[in-house]
Amino acid sequence: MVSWNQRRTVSFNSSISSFSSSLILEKDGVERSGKCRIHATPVKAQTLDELHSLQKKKSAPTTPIKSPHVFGVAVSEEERQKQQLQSISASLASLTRETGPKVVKGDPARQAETPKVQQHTHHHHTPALNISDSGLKFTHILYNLSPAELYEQAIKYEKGSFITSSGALATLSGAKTGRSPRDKRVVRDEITEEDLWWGKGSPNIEMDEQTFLINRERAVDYLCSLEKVFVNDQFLNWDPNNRIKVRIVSARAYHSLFMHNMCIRPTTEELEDFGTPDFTIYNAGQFPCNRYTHYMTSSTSIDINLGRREMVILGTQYAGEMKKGLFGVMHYLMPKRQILSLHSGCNMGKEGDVALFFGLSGTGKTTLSTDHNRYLIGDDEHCWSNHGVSNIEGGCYAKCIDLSREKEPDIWNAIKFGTVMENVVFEEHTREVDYTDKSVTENTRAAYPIEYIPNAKIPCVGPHPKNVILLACDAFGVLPPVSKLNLAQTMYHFISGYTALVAGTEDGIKEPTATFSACFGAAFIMLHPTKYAAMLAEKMQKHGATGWLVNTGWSGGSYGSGSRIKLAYTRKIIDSIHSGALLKAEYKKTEVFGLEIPTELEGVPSEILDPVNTWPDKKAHKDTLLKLGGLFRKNFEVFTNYKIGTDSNLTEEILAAGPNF
Ligand SMILES: Nc1ncnc2c1ncn2[C@@H]1O[C@H](COP(=O)(O)OP(=O)(O)OP(=O)(O)O)[C@@H](O)[C@H]1O
Ligand SMILES: O=C([O-])CC(=O)C(=O)O
Ligand SMILES: [Ca+2]
Ligand SMILES: [Mn+2]
Repeated sequence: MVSWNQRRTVSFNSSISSFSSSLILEKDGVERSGKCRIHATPVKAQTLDELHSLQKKKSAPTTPIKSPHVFGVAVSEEERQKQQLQSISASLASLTRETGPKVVKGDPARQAETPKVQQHTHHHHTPALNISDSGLKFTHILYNLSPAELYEQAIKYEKGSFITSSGALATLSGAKTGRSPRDKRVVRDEITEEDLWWGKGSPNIEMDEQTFLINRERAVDYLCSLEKVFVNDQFLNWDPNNRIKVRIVSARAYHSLFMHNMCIRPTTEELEDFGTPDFTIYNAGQFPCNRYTHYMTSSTSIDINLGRREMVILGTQYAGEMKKGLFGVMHYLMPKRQILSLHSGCNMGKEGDVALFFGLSGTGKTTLSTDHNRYLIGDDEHCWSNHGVSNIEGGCYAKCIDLSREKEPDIWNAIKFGTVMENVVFEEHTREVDYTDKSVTENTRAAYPIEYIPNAKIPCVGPHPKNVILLACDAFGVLPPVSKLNLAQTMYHFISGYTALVAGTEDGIKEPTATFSACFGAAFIMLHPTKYAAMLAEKMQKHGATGWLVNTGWSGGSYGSGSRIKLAYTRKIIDSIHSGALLKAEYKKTEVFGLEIPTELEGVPSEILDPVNTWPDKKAHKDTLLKLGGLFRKNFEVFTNYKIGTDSNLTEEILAAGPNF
């Protein structure tokens, strides 16, 4: 008969059979290996508290800390910590009380009592008898926490946070599962009055400085009323000469981890020298704005003040607001330095050939720039300077509705520990994500650091682009799968910024609606679209880049009768653009849009290259084509009075590059 002890020995042994010498536990608790006898060393702790204190060791930086210098004088570590807290306190200062909160680093749950440290208050002047309860409390700062620490915070304190079977952190963004462009406000002052695009068609809905300060105070008071806030100090833009320091103050671990993934992560050394941020976000998203406040039309407000270099978020927890809010800021700051900011993906071939992928939400920037055969520079936001391209961000934000391992393996594999998953549905017990489930929203997302993509190009910079690919998801099904564009056509389609998705499938809406969004990102641009267009034209001309229009949408009919072009075909099309093969193809011109389309392309059935072939009903095709042409024409009317750059010939050519019928 096999005794209990023997049986246990057997199973224990087999589970570690890969070890060279197996350990055998015997009744006396002494471990005996095959070769020698080891007596178990008693644990170096007298109490359980002591034992737990052994578990964590103080983390050491990877390279020795240099002692920071202020005006040439070495600063002690203690002094540096103090300066950092002072800077954070200043960020969180109430502008009416003119003092910052008392801040202290660390998780309040781990501190037994209120610290007796000196006050890190930030004084503009000594307030006269300005005592308030908020002045008596400490706000704990969770500063640049690691993903592991943020997971713990999220799971412990934020309802709706779970670890999925692949190790990602599943979260809920609350009532808002997408951006709220109608609730965006931009402060209109003497400077922005002149510089920015205002009025009809502009995404910049004005607010005045005073109202901004009211919302700022509301956000700051909310944040300071909390026991703890998260502070991220990070960078934007991989171009070292044009790097921007950003600080994000938020109330949720979800927001902190999202920005940790999406912005560029500083090294320990870079963090020591961080100093004062160039731009600060106050994310008080759980707290609404006050609808009695001037300019407010809902309980959500996303306010940008370029003069103060601040952004306030009230009444939405959708994390994309932070990412795209900062993108707006870059759309202002970069063109001032003659650098073009782009809502595009970007990748590079083994030979150094760079491609840009423009397109509105859901057209394929992330999907197509994530290409196993090429280096990923970035999936969504870039700069094009005189030195080439650079990614603004440090992470990717992929749509994950209907994500499949087979079609998008690199994105699938990036969804692991550290990745934030928004609004996905998972199986209760196994925590297996069901990517097809739209119960919370269709806009399910994964945010992961760019290095989670195996062939990411770090640092995320590259030479001047060779190909500029404009993506449109045409649910009307009349745009060809690929067309070669001349410069004027490229500019025409860039300014138009067309896509047509099918909105609200549940509502039974079968008719696609055309969306035109200038520069493929009208929601984020700050200047008039023609300013960006002129810069793009100048750069494409100078560097000899070729423009392409790729329809990632419908074929064989509009939404309802046709179907979406197979991703495998789109990938073949993109491959032939990258390889240069498509440039050498034979072309013919289409009706109405006057697009040059190839007659043959390796790996793609020739008949689908001209949409008319795929439509069973030729009259329906013609009607739809004319309908879309009309929509393009109507949309472009507002641009006909503008000059693009200094070249008046180009302006004429662009106007003539639209549909002709
Ligand atoms: N032929 C196709 N080409 C590209 N994408 C396709 C195609 N067919 C289906 N898709 C799907 O369309 C979606 C494209 O979304 P993607 O995340 O690339 O959008 P995006 O342009 O990056 O938008 P955003 O700016 O909102 O992040 C993916 O879910 C992808 O699987
Ligand atoms: O910002 C977002 O929510 C997602 C995105 O990338 C876009 O819409 O362009
Ligand atoms: Ca994307
Ligand atoms: Mn985007």
